[in-house]
Amino acid sequence: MEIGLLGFGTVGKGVYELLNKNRALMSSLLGEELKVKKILVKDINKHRMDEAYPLITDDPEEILEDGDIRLVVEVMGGIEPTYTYVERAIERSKNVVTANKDMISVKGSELYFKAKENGVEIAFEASVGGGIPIIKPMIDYISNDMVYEICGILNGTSNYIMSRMEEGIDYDRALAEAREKGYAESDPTNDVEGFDARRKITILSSLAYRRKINVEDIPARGITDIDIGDFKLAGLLGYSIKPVAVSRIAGNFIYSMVAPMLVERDNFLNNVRGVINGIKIKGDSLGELMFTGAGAGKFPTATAVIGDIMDILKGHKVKFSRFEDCSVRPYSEMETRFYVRIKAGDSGQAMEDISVIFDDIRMSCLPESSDIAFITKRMTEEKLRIYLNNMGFMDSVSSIDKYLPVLD
Ligand SMILES: NC(=O)C1=CN([C@@H]2O[C@H](COP(=O)(O)OP(=O)(O)OC[C@H]3O[C@@H](n4cnc5c(N)ncnc54)[C@H](OP(=O)(O)O)[C@@H]3O)[C@@H](O)[C@H]2O)C=CC1
Ligand SMILES: N[C@@H](CC=O)C(=O)O
Ligand code: NA
Repeated sequence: MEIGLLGFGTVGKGVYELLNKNRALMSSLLGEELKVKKILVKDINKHRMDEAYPLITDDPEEILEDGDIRLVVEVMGGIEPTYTYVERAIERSKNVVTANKDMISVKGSELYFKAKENGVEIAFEASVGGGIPIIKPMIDYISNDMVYEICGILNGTSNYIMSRMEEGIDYDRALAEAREKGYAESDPTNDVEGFDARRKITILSSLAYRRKINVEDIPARGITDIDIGDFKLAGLLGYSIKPVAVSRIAGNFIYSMVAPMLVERDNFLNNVRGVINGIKIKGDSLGELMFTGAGAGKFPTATAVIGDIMDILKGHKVKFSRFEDCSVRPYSEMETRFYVRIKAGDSGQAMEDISVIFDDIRMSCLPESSDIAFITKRMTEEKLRIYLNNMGFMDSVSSIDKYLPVLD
């Protein structure tokens, strides 16, 4: 089987190297050899591995118009020109395997039906959770249950950065490390602002609830305003802070959000550190299912891509009906507890005043600083804002710095 590779960056190289390394194993499992015939890149002049060099092209037609290439692996990223290339590959009856959540979260359904019309498959296991098998279980096994909640850490870069910050490393250094290790997107804004996790929770939620979800309806908050002080304050209260994506279905509403959230020490996500992703799925009949593993990185992601290739070659077919419309609401419209961080003019007085407004709260403060944090009781974000507005009138409070949801 001859394969065309669109993209030869972190994941593309991983796929190429693993296909070579495990050639004999794959041939024995599939009964045929997998061979990369051509590789599309953007910059033909970039230095490449010698062995792959003769396969490199910057002309997509060399792959899209090659009748011998029956499977295209798309690991370029972005929506255009990628979508056009993938659409053309499908129209030429080529199967497609992609790691591209940007494209799948917006165009996944269109591409799926186009693939069906043309008698081919499109598979996208690597688009969520990197190397964790989550898409296939969701489609093949979990979909027979009424899944009502999905919650997890879906971005390796932001989890890596936050884990390093919890160890005392500053944000810029942690981001540089994540880029160096190949975890971050070409524009890491997508990782640190929560956009990447928003695409992934959109894909998982669409599959689980069988609903059409507009990715931009899900509120996304990034990790860029979290500092080492937050980890210390949250730690004193018995929590860590994690980049969480969550969605829950209730009737025809989907409540969803991506945000840094406080997570209790005994929550399964507390031990999900570094580039590892963790996903918890709750279903009516199955109860709770947990998945963990490398959410990004060259070889874990390449493994998911190659898993899809093998699945297609073994004749596995995916079947969906059209998804229903739904309405997406911010998750914070449901009641939750919040972490609130303030700066006090007079710490002792501020703590006293705050406990009058919010009864039944736990507080922490950083030694020799005016930073105070506390966890509220359960309320909606709208209600919290009213409380915070009242706090703004207190002489003992200099500023309200931030609030974050607590994951229950
Ligand atoms: N990195 C990871 O851990 C993971 C990545 N993904 C997804 O996998 C995909 C690839 O990611 P990654 O390998 O990290 O990305 P990279 O930025 O490392 O590589 C992208 C590759 O695509 C090529 N490319 C980009 N645009 C074009 C274009 N317009 N025409 C031709 N070639 C192009 C680049 O060419 P050139 O080499 O010339 O620059 C490069 O070879 C993305 O969708 C990403 O979201 C999914 C899971 C994990
Ligand atoms: N940039 C992404 C890569 C995998 O999807 C991440 O950090 O999770
Ligand atoms: Na995956």
